[in-house]
Amino acid sequence: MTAVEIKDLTFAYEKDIILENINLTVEPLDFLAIIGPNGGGKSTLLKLMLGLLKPKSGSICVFGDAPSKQLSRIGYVPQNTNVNTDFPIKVIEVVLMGHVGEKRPLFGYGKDETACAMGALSQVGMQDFAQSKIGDLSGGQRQRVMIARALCAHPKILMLDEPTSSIDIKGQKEIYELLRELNKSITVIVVSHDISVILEYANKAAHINKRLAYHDISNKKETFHTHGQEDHFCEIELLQLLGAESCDTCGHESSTVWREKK
Ligand SMILES: Nc1ncnc2c1ncn2[C@@H]1O[C@H](COP(=O)(O)OP(=O)(O)OP(=O)(O)O)[C@@H](O)[C@H]1O
Repeated sequence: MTAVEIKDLTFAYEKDIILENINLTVEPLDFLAIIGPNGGGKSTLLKLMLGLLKPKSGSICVFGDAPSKQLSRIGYVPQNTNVNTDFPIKVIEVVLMGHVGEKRPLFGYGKDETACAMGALSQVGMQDFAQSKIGDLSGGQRQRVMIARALCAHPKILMLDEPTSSIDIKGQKEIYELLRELNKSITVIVVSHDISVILEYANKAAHINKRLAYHDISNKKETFHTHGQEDHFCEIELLQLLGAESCDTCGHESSTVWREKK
């Protein structure tokens, strides 16, 4: 069964059409990158997949059902997760919040939930920080904790909105390596501005700017290449697909070296 199936979807907040005639299929264990310009509708599409917004027309199914009926199978890491870093809350407590609707925090969490939260922290390599204050962590570590929180409910799909914004380059790579690892058992959908990084990890890319241009990029050797010694990533094929003539940043002065598929 397909993980996400979107057919002829159109969406408007008020009168302005934000997404038009979107068709998209996400198979289990795909790693889909949703890219595109500011205001193009990326976050809106994610919210539609989460059932937080309803299409104006067309349909959207998650594992063959309405998104709102499949929430337990979706892990969501929102954009700029708003954790008050001054608030003295521990990492384990943040992760436990991922047990939505299972037990009211007022009555505390049971052993099972705590064990599950610790398991999720191990999955993201943060088990040693369980008792640390969330405010004492780096941006990258904090994002790992947010991913652990989303993993608490054992989702089949993990959706992340700009997971590496405001994280340094090393931290960004670590997050994507983590997502690559998680992708062995979970479908991953990531909204990102960072084309060059995300395309290294994704097997599908959807470029959203009101309309959707979809690309299967699973064969990276044939899809993307680098130039010269500096391993500069060239997005020329993507630019061509989107209607641009050439890659401004690299020109064609240096020899082309195909990037091996990882
Ligand atoms: N709640 C809302 N009410 C009305 N308009 C909205 C609302 N949320 C977003 N929009 C508008 O919808 C359009 C798409 O926004 P969206 O956040 O989906 O884009 P995006 O591609 O995720 O942008 P960014 O990369 O800047 O996060 C924008 O023009 C935005 O102003």
